[in-house]
Amino acid sequence: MARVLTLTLNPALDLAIRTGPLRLGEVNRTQSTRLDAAGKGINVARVLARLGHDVTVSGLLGEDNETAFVRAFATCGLGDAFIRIPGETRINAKLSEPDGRVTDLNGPGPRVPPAALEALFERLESLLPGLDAVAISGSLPPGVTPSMLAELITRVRARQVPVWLDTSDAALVAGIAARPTGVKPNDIELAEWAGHPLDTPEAQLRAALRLNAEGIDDVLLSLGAEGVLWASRGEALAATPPRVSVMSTVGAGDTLLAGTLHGVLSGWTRERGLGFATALAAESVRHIGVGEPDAPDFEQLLRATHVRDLSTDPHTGETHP
Ligand SMILES: Nc1ncnc2c1ncn2[C@@H]1O[C@H](COP(=O)(O)OP(=O)(O)OP(=O)(O)O)[C@@H](O)[C@H]1O
Ligand SMILES: O=P(O)(O)OC[C@@]1(O)O[C@H](CO)[C@@H](O)[C@@H]1O
Repeated sequence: MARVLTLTLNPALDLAIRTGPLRLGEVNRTQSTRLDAAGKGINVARVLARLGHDVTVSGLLGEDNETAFVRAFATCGLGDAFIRIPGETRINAKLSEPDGRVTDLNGPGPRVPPAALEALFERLESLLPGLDAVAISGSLPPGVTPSMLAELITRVRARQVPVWLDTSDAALVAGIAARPTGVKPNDIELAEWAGHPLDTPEAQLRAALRLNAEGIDDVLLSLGAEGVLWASRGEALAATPPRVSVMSTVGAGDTLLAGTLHGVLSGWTRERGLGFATALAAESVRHIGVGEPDAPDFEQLLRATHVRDLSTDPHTGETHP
């Protein structure tokens, strides 16, 4: 069991809505709705706790609607180190249609007062001793700049604690410049950093290896139903998930990151860890919420997940060390 801290600067109450095919501009009748305490780092924490790790969650939480979060932290056994800020945590709507299409409507989040950020930096310093890993996930709310995110990464690295980052846009660019241990972009997010589309496996591999060369040890590139590319210090693996029927992809990336971290923290080979994480992410898309390692058919999902080494795989058309 490892000690992990996840930081969610912009958590959310996820309103998951299942509908028939969406008719924009009309009245749509829903099949079900569900409201869950979420946000990327909290999702990562849920999975890691389920896998037996000692997990603390922190970040910035609106004090006016915290009840669902406090209850979820207690139910999942997560240590609550969130800094409270005035106002309400945002509500993000997630619309799932029968064909598996998911539409996310994500809010900006409440404005963060400077004093809350100072408190967060202080809280971080007190939490860092003894940690095995930190994951910083999600967007930045108003009042938190990309350079503040970079500073958080720098502080964690200064204590020799591995830090993984999953964010997008300017925050991803600034975060990468601060050299976290690992990053988990999807192909669109990595393309923004690269400055050009990454629409072939070769372009994706080149971009991931470039990040390795620039000092990011681990690049976990998620590619939706296509699977995952994991470039680690210049050596790349690719995983293909099993075919599953999709209900909601929300939280699949968080499940993938948590599963990968679980492998790293457990001292598994990278092949084993990536296979596990990919199978768990596939499990997650079959329902609303993060992946369930206790799913009765999880062994079958694992067996149907394929991991290959791209350094030796002739199909990539690449030769690299
Ligand atoms: N249809 C699918 N079938 C099987 N596995 C899937 C499917 N969609 C996603 N996955 C798995 O989940 C991982 C993460 O998905 P994706 O690339 O969509 O992440 P993301 O864009 O970070 O999503 P989010 O930010 O909503 O969590 C993929 O790399 C893949 O392993
Ligand atoms: O707006 P962000 O912070 O980029 O993403 C937030 C979010 O979409 O990410 C999670 C899924 O990964 C959801 O629980 C949450 O609503």
